[in-house]
Amino acid sequence: MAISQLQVTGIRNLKPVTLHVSPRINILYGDNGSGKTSVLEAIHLLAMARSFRSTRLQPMIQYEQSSCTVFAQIKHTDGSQSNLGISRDRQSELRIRIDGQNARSAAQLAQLLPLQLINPDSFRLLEGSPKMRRQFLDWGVFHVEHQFISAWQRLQTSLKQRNSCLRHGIMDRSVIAAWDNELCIASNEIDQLRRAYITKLKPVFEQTLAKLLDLPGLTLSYFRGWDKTSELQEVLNKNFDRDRALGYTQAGPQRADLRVRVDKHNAVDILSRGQQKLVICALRIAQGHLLSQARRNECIYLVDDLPSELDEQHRLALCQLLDDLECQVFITCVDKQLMISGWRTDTPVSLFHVEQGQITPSE
Ligand SMILES: Nc1ncnc2c1ncn2[C@@H]1O[C@H](COP(=O)(O)OP(=O)(O)OP(=O)(O)O)[C@@H](O)[C@H]1O
Repeated sequence: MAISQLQVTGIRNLKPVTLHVSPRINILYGDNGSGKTSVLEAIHLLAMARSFRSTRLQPMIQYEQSSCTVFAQIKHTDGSQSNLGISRDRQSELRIRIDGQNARSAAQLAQLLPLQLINPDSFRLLEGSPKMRRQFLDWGVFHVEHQFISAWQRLQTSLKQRNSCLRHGIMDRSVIAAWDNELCIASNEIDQLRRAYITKLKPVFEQTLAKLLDLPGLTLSYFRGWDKTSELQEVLNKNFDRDRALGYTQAGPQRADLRVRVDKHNAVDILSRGQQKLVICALRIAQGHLLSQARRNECIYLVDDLPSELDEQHRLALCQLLDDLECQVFITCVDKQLMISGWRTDTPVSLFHVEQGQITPSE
C-alpha cells in the first residue's frame, strides 16, 4: 500500500501542489522554514485526522485561507486503488471522504493508512510519561489484533462509569460491582492482547536494533497496570477506599507501561541522543515489520530530519533498515547530499526540493 498521488491545498506555507510520489523513498529537502515538515503534517492529517505539531488543527490552515485540504490516491498491494480526502475549515468542520463517501470516523482512515512518525517529539517515547508508550503499544495492537478496539471501548465505558460512581460517592457496592465485572473482563482481554503483541514485537525489535547499535543490556519490559501476582478484582477491592478518596481507579490497563531499560537503568538516563533516536527508530521499524506480516498492509513512514543526531555510519544503517522494510517513506532533510546515498540501486527514490512553500521534483 502506498500513496501514488498527493494533493495539498491551504496548509501552512505550502503552495497548492499535486505530487506524484515514489511508492518507496521520498526525500524532501530545503532550507529551514521552507515547508518540508508541513508536507509530512499534511500526510499525517490525512491518515490520522490530526496534526503532530499541535492538538488544534486551526493553525495548520494557511493564513488568509478559509480551509485546508489533503487528497491522496492510494495503491494497494492487490492492485486496487482508494481515494482519500480530508478537509478542515475555520468553523472547525472536518470532512473525511473515502472513495467518494463521507467517512464515519477517523479510525477508518487510520485503518486504511497506518502511519509511523519519527520526529523530534518521538523522544517522548523514552523520556515522556507512560501514556506515550501505551499509545505506541496500542498502535501495534490495534493494527494487528482485531478484537482490540471493542475491548478498548468496553474498558473506556466501564472505567468512566466506575470513576463517576467513585466521584459521586455512590456507596452501593452492587452498582460498582457491575462495572468492576465489565472492567475486569475488558482489562484481562486488553492485557492478553498487549502481552501477545509484545511477545511478537520483542524478537523483531532486538534483531532490528542489533543492525543499528550494539546495546546488549537493553530490554523491553511490560507492566500491565496492576500487580502481576494478583487478579485485578482483588486489587480493585484492596484499593477501594483510596480510589474513592481520589475519585478515580488507580489500577488497570489504563496505567500500563512498556519500560525500556539498559541493565537496571531507564534507557533515557543512560543513552546518548543519537542512541535514543536509534532505539526509537528500531521500535517503530519493528512495528512496521509486524504490521506487514499480519495484514500484508505496510505502513507509511514519516521521518522528519532523518540525519539529525546521527553520524554517517548510523545514518546509512537506518536508511538500509527503512529500505529493507519495503514501505513508502517520506524523509525530510536540509542537505540532500546526506540522503541521496544509502539506498539499494533498484529502490525508487524521488527527490523534491522545497523552497518557500513551493515543491519541485528534482534529480
Ligand atoms: N498557518 C500558516 N500559514 C502560512 N504559513 C505558515 C503557517 N503556519 C506556519 N507557517 C510557516 O510555514 C513554514 C512551515 O515550515 P516547516 O515547519 O514546514 O518548515 P521546514 O522546512 O520543516 O523547516 P525546518 O527545517 O526548520 O524544520 C514556516 O516558515 C512557518 O512560518
